[in-house]
Amino acid sequence: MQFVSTRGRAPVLGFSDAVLAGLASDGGLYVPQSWPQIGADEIASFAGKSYAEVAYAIISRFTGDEIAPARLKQIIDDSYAVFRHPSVAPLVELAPGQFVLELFHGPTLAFKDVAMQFLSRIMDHILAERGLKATIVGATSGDTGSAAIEAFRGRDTTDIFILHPQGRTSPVQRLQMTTVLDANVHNIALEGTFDDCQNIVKAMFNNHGFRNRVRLSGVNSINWGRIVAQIVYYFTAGVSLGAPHRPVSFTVPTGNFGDIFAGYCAKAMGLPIDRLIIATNANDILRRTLDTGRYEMAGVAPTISPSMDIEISSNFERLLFEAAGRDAAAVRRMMDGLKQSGGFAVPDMALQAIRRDFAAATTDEDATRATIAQTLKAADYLLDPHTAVGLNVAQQQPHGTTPMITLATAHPAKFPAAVKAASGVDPALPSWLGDLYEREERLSVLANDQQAVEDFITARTRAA
Ligand SMILES: Cc1ncc(COP(=O)(O)O)c(C=O)c1O
Ligand SMILES: N[C@@H](CCOP(=O)(O)O)C(=O)O
Repeated sequence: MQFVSTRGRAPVLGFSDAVLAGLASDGGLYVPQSWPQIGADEIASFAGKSYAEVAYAIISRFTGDEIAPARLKQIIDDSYAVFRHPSVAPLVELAPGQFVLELFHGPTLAFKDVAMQFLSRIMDHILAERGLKATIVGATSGDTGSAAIEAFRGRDTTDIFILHPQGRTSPVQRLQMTTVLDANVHNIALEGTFDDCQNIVKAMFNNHGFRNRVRLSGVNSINWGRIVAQIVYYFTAGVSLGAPHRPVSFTVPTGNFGDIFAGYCAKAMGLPIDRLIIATNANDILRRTLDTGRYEMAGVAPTISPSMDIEISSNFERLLFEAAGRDAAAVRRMMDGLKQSGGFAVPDMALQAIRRDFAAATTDEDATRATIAQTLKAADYLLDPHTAVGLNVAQQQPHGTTPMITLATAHPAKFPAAVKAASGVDPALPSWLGDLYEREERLSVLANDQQAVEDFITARTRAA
């Protein structure tokens, strides 16, 4: 399996090199050259298989012969052994035809663990085989960072530098990152927004001298190694509800578009998905784009679902590439427009293709709080604010004939203040995080300045 850049000017790479590259050298994102197909019989055969077995069936389609089957199986088994639910990603029915897919049973209580546990092990394997060390960077609005730090802590092959927007994560999210004191972990609180963090990460990838000197790699969903692992739970959830014989629909709380793009990939590979619904909070650039055909930045507002406070939705570029018929020149034009004027028009043909596969809707702060309160009352189920955005949007949809699955992307205990204000319930952290507030913190505050971040990394990485 080979991977091509959405901007068409970077080398075509195999799986291992695409994972180590993170972002393509032309600034684009890697996507598979073609979509591997999983036939109806094979999808049906997933019923009754463990999560790790299904993960192997899907991920091995992308690794080809680059990773020996026994080694890949071991990496996948180890990745999902750390989850605290035997199904890894269980489905819960809240009302007839309305389900949530719980993706928060990993070590840091958010869906990011599902991919990050795999990514850290596969990267470690590739680097160790090549006798290399790498510098890992990531931008986070709270969840990617904690999952990445937990997954990469203590590894000899990597130093990890995570940029979070100072003061814009929940306290639990911050502490999950800053109380990890392993020598290879470095937390940067940036004076800016998540988009500023992500811009600096991308700019460091585009600074080829720096990139090569520190052997830069990334853990955001711009890295194909993240998306590939997120495709798996669409299949396991779909099969639990009758796929391939019955189509299913998904509503996905969306920010950087990685999670819902994994659903698009599952569909392209053969999973019968009826509707894919983008759920946004007040930062609704994606909903506006689907409505108007213009991607137009308007400024980020802080919300009670902070992990979705994002305006530069990186993986939307992967969708634009697909929807524009894999026309890399068209993608370059759109991305140039975004960089130069903060917006671009989606060409008509691409917009129509996007609207065929996706719908989008927004939930405001009051409706998010009301959804938390009502779901507790009606179903005795406590939602986190991100999942509440998703569920509210799912409930806004016309009643279809297919089951609707909302992705439950985080545990409510990550956002105790917002959950308590909405429901009166103070969600308890699990036992392994019980003393989180007492742990020692380590972080460095840096200005929103690429050079300052590069200097910080250069002084600390072991990969240079
Ligand atoms: C809890 C939670 N929900 C939803 C999202 C949005 O997911 P994505 O960025 O893949 O669209 C995030 C952040 O990515 C998150 O942390
Ligand atoms: N919400 C994310 C933002 C980064 O998303 P990613 O999936 O591209 O890593 C976070 O919690 O950090």
